[in-house]
This record gives sequence, structure tokens and C-alpha cells, in this order.
Amino acid sequence: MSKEIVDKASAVLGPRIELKTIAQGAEAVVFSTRVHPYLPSGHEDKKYIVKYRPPKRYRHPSIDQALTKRRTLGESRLLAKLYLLEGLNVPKIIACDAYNGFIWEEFLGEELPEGYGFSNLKNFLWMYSAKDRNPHDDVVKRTLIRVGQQIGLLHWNGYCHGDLTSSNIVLENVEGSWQPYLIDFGLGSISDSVEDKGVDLYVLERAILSTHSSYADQYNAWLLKGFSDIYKGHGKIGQAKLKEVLSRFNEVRLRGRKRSMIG
Ligand SMILES: Nc1ncnc2c1ncn2[C@@H]1O[C@H](COP(=O)(O)OP(=O)(O)OP(=O)(O)O)[C@@H](O)[C@H]1O
Repeated sequence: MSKEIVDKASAVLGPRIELKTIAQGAEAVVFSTRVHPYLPSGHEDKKYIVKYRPPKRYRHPSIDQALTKRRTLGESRLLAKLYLLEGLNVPKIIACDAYNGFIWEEFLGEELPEGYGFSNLKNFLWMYSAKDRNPHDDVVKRTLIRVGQQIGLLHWNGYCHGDLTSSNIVLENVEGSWQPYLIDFGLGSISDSVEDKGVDLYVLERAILSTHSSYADQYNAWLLKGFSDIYKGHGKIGQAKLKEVLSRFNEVRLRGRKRSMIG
């Protein structure tokens, strides 16, 4: 992580906000902090995420600023809308400084036991594939069905994620059960397109296949069960829409297979 980026972020936020780097993607740097952006000190019991899109030197400054503003605002607006959907779990947005490229969110997740790392779906499934655990444990089944339900809710309400990998699903331990949260809506959209939905399902299926190939068929079947439950809960219209999404999902799969055969 370049010190220059951290210095830039600190210069905008001021010395009061202590930042700890969590991740650096192509587009943004993610920090955590205990300091609330606008409440006075004394609220350090909570943790927050600060997602920062630093300026890109290779872009013309005015284009760069316009892009940063548009993307930061887009992601914040989407997150704020999604947070209002009943039953859907996404991080609560705390603040947004679109001009400087900052989004503040509540911090979700925790460290998994035995050094399995941060509690995203990918690490959680690794933990259950360990020798002394059962990869088909009921906890895994219940959790994957819940993940499928979250995706079902997102799609049923007319939104798509755009980058639905197993790292972008965070698990929170709520009274002993794992509740999934969808994070990173940087590529998310308001979309009722069956193609976008099929691609979301395909991206997650591939992510699970690439990291947990021995159990992927069962895992994906549980995800689809949860997903289908949501659509089926909406009667005949739900059933018809489910059929459309699943049939497009199959088409996307076939296209993906062809591509991977050709290279
Ligand atoms: N609300 C949150 N709570 C806890 N951790 C988070 C949260 N948001 C992001 N993270 C952590 O930061 C990482 C990167 O965040 P995010 O995916 O939003 O950024 P990104 O730059 O779009 O990443 P990428 O380019 O890898 O998709 C996540 O994988 C997760 O580990």
C-alpha cells in the first residue's frame, strides 16, 4: 500500500481519524477506523469502514474528479436504497464525501476461529472444509440457503450486484447463527435485466467452484434453493420470473463453458 495514498486520505480527513488499511483494490482503498466521522469522541466502541477512491494520476484531473464523484455517489445512493429494503442485509452507510471519494459504512464481520481469517463466505467455507469438520454440516447448509435468499431478495427487488464473489458476502454471527451481508456495490445497479441476474448467479457459482471444487455442486444447489424460495414466495408471478432467471443463468453457464473450452 502506497504511503502516498494513506497520506492523501489523512490530509482530507484530518489527524483525528486514525486509519488502518484493510484492502487495496484497483479502484479503491479500504480502511477501518474507530472514529465516527461527525460525532464527538467517546463513540470508539464501534468500528467503521472508510472506502476511498484516490485520484488517478493517469486520468485528466477534471475527468478524474467527475468520475470519482459519480462512482462514489452512485455506490452510496445504491447502498442507501438497499438498506431500506426489508430483509436485505447490506452495510449501513454513515457518510459520503463524493467530491473527495470517501464512503463511510458500518464495519461488518469478525475474525473466524482458528486463524481462518475474516468472516467472508470464502473463508467460512474453507473453515468447514478442514479435516476435523464436516463440509456438509447443517450450519453450512443453513448459511448457504440464507445467502441464496439474500441474492433472491436483491434480484426480486430489481437490483443487481455486479461483482458477486464469495469475498463480497460477509457473515455476521448473530446470536449463534451466521447472517450473510452483501457488500461492495461499486458495480451494482438498479436492474431488472435477466441477463444481469444470470451473470450475478454465474459469478458466484464460478467463485465457489474455483475455491471449493469438491463440494461446489452441493453448495450451489443450496444457494439456488434459497434464491428460489424468495421468488416462489411471490406466487405465480414469482414462479414465472424465477423460470426466466434460471433459464438465462443456464445460458450464461453454457456461454461460459464455451469460452473456457476455446480459451
Ligand atoms: N462494510 C464492511 N465491513 C467489513 N469489511 C468490509 C466492508 N466493506 C469492505 N470490507 C472489506 O474490504 C474489502 C474490499 O472492499 P470492497 O470490495 O468494497 O472494495 P473494492 O475496492 O471494490 O474491492 P475489490 O476491487 O476487491 O472488489 C472487502 O473484501 C472486505 O474485506
